[in-house]
Amino acid sequence: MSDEKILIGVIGGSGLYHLDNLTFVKTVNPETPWGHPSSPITIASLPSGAKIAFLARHGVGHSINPSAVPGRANIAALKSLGVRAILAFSAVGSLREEIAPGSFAIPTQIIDRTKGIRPASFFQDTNVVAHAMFGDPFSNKFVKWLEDKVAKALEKEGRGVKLFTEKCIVCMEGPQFSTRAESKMYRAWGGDLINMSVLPEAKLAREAELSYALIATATDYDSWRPQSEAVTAHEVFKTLKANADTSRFVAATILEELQEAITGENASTFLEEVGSMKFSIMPRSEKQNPEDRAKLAYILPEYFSGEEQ
Ligand SMILES: CSC[C@H]1O[C@H](OP(=O)(O)O)[C@H](O)[C@@H]1O
Ligand SMILES: Nc1ncnc2[nH]cnc12
Repeated sequence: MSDEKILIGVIGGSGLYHLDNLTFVKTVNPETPWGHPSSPITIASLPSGAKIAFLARHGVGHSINPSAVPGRANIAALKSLGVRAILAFSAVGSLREEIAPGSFAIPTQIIDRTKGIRPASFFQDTNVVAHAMFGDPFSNKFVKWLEDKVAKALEKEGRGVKLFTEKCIVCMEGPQFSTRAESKMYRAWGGDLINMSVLPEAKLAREAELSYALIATATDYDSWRPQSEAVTAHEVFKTLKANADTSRFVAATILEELQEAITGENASTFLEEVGSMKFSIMPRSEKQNPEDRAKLAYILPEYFSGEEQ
């Protein structure tokens, strides 16, 4: 591996297991203190020659269920390559009539309905305490930038895919889908979309000071519509391929500009998470364990690689 930093990470979800419309360079499989990522990471090059890193969240053969995705290894592995911004894709259910299957959405809020069985913090099982800011779970500036670029890319594609913005996504545990009662409850709570994987991914990206945004691709109406069948995996598969094709088109269209945005003169305002953990790590109340510090230095070298402070 050369020292060249790869600044953009793309995480593909159900149906999006590769970005084969970009030029393949190689695969890498970093071992992190939290183990290996879901699958070897593909390094691909953009027309300008800049490289991006692509990771299939459930493994290339979709063999990892949502509760078992190694979120910490995935985020840590991407950060170890130099990644600063993660563009994640996810197949989601729609909780709103207007968000028809085949639509794309960029959420700005999350409701957590995972069940505490997924390791959700790099600080878990260490004696270092940190409380990351998470009021805005996605990176505001990245999201705003993305809304405009994705809208233009969808227009360019010309298949009539609609884009919805400022939506709230519910992240449930799974692997079973929701009951009709739950689906209706999520609507009453203000949920617009539902998936099983935006958490803890978004939380871990925040702890690692990475910018993170999600492109949610609707595959079904979940189970809230009284006259319709409740969602099944079969239903989801019907839209998965078309959504994946459009996702690849969107990625290829916007990644070059994203590379420019995060290397250009306004990069520091764009990458607003850098430095954010400084005020989240609690001043030491107990002696920090050197092994914990070494582990945490893998994702936050600025705070943990030096002598204990
Ligand atoms: C195949 S339906 C349920 C499955 O699809 C979504 O995966 P991803 O977010 O990785 O695209 C959802 O979150 C569930 O994991
Ligand atoms: N209805 C649904 N519920 C949870 N995750 C999903 N992914 C795609 N559709 C979904």
